[in-house]
Amino acid sequence: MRMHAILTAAEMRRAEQAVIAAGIPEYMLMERAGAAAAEIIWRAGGKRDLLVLCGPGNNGGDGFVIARLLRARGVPVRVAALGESRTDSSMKAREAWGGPVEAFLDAAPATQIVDALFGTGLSRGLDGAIAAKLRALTEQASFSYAVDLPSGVQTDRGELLSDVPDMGVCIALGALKPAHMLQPAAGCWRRLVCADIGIDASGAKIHRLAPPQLHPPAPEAHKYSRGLVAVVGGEMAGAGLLASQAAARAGSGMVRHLVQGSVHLGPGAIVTQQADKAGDVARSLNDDRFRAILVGPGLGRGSEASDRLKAVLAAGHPLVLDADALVLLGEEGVDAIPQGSVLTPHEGEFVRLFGNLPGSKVERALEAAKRTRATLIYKGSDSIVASPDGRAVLSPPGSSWLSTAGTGDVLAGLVAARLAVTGDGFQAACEALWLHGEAARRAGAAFIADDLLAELPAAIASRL
Ligand SMILES: NC(=O)C1=CN([C@@H]2O[C@H](COP(=O)(O)OP(=O)(O)OC[C@H]3O[C@@H](n4cnc5c(N)ncnc54)[C@H](O)[C@@H]3O)[C@@H](O)[C@H]2O)[C@@H](O)CC1
Ligand SMILES: [K+]
Repeated sequence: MRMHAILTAAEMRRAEQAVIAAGIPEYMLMERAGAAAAEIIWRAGGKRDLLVLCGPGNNGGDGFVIARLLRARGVPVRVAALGESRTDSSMKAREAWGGPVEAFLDAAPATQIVDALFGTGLSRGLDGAIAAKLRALTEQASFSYAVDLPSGVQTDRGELLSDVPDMGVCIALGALKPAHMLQPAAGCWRRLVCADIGIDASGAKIHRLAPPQLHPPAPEAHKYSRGLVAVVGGEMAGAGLLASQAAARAGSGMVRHLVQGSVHLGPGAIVTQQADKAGDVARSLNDDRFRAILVGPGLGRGSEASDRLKAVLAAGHPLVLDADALVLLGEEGVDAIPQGSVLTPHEGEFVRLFGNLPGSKVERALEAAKRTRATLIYKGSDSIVASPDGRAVLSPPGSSWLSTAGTGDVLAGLVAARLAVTGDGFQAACEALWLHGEAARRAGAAFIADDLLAELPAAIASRL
């Protein structure tokens, strides 16, 4: 499966410059972009009447190319512009269109609308009257398309700098940009398409989460060779049990669930072991067959929990740190986190651990990974996997039904299992995040966290 590269606005400009330096004029790139977008619009909307809204820069230039090419296919096309075209290529594209250009604020509605006002060059929000007119025209249209990005979306951070209407299709040009994955921007369209225009994005450090290639156990595999996982629970056994079951179903050979107090019965496949005191935890973990230890779900936040966590940190095994473990580490300080761990904070836990870091969510995730020398899954509706070596993977918006208790425990269990199988924190985090999203997609609507467990075998089977 092809990994989709994600380029920031500056990286996109550099990639464009490299193509130009290799002898392809900028205007040819604009023609390619316009042709790719026109094809997508043609397939979706056919000969329905179309209004193209063009801004002053190269995004507007793309719009003029789209208008010209669809007119040539017999589509009734009108163009409305925000004043003059201000770049060489967009002036050329406007000249090639050669047809009438209406004033943007006076434009009448159409069945199809193309937003080619601003793309990666957006530097501030749209003026109020312009944003209001764009919303009105979009809402009156049956088909709407954003060229590269909806106007008003900040390319690198995914913020909305002004009001952005819901678009039908967003046509990313050349490569995806962070805003195509980050919220709230990524919630501004129903469908995202990336048009290839011959930009070389092979050096990209950021990619879109791709379906993983998984493997069945080797013929000679046994439960220990497949990876022994421990889930160190605490006060609330349910969370640890969810995580244990996810770990057991996601490829590890065996899961031991260390519980506090009376032994909580779960599926027979999970080995539940009573470990009341930190010393019991330390003794249980003194086994070099462990390939991954998960601590956090249901751990608790009191002094006993803190002692249990310390026993886990001292055990020297690869760690997945989640939930209460992250809260406790927020008090201890991130220096206590062993290098090479995988951390799975949501927004609140992230801020407790790292404070209010500057920059986009991607930059914050990468900075946190660098500081801790750990892999991070910075969770949310736009989850990010960040590696200390600077790689990041961005997940497209998943099922909003995941916003229910226990789904984080399932994810943490998945990470532990994949860490035990692969021995690679970054790969484990990516595989787990994909499996989690896929299980949710298969579970449909109104599921509870336990339902995700039943979907895991099919999710895994689909990637073997
Ligand atoms: N980078 C590439 O490889 C390619 C880029 N292309 C297009 O070029 C776009 C980028 O073009 P530009 O850099 O010219 O930028 P835009 O066309 O996005 O914006 C043009 C200019 O508008 C002004 N502006 C920004 N925000 C404004 C606001 N809120 N109100 C009023 N004026 C504002 C700025 O001076 C900005 O430079 C891309 O999004 C894409 O559509 C394509 O033509 C082909 C290849
Ligand atoms: K646009």
